[in-house]
Amino acid sequence: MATIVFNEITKRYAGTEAPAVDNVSFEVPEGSTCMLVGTSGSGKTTLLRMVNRLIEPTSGAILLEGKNVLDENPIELRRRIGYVIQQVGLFPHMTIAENIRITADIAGGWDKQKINQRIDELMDLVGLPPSEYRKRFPRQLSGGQQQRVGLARALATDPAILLMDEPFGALDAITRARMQDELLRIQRDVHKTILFVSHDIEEAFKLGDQVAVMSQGKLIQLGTPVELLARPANEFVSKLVGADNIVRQLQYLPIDGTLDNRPEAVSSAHWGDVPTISNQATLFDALLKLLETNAPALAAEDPQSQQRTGYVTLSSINKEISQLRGEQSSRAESRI
Ligand SMILES: Nc1ncnc2c1ncn2[C@@H]1O[C@H](COP(=O)(O)OP(=O)(O)OP(=O)(O)O)[C@@H](O)[C@H]1O
Repeated sequence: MATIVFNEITKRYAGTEAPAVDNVSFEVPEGSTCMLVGTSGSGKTTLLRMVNRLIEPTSGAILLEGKNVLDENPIELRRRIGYVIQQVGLFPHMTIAENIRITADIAGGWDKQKINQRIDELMDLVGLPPSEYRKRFPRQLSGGQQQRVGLARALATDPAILLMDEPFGALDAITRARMQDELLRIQRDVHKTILFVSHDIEEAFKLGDQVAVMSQGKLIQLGTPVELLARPANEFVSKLVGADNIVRQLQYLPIDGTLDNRPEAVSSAHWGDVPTISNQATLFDALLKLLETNAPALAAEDPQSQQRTGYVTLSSINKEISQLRGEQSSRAESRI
């Protein structure tokens, strides 16, 4: 059970008044990705680094597999937890294979043949074919490729938990998107429990099963991207996640809230003819398909059973967005 449990965790640095992390409690379920977002200095890195004991908490507990990390040997603990940061820190005089091997060697318990096989597997996994890249040196790789080696190295001992602190922050937008896709693909295969600090809300929404929003050391809201967009806890979260950004709402909100059973746009004679769309699609997918097909409505279908669950039309999408905006502005008014 590689669940990470934060239990009333607080960190006060010596000589500072306000705590860097202030009584934070939440869980990252096994095999899921939790993104930590928030303004600069809100305590994200401090929280992350308390998991592998690079920083010690002032009070509270962090439990892994039900055990308090403070009861474990920090070196052993770090061998079981992958850690990826922005500054990859590869050894310049070692080849890529040797750079990956060194982590596996440190962790111990692997024979030579197994380690060699593992290096090849990892290089394939992060999209660096071993035949081409095994013998190269870090200076012969691009920044994005070095970042991939950093990820391969963190995965070398097959840790159940990965801590990632802005690992793609220094990459250009295209390489960053590629690395994010790579991580999603890897995660579909290997199901690590991932805690990931990001400054990029698009990245947080793309990668996160859950997003934890922090401000001034406190956990302000924890939720799925859809929950944060549809029901931000306060103005700060709303601004941070861009809850009033219509494009983002369309991109992330699922169509299941908009379904109409008998849209006027479809005459009863044409019920069977309208194009179909998965009922797990987003409003944006539906909008595109409505525009592309020029159809008055789309029939939403369960992809497994192929049963129709309702219809989406331009007016049902509009109604959903207007309703959300109405809810958000009345929430904002009630706070004034
Ligand atoms: N070693 C330290 N000693 C004293 N204060 C520290 C130390 N490290 C961090 N802090 C303070 O703790 C607070 C939280 O810092 P932290 O690095 O965890 O925030 P963050 O959310 O990761 O920030 P950023 O997004 O800018 O990286 C900040 O106010 C910071 O100045």
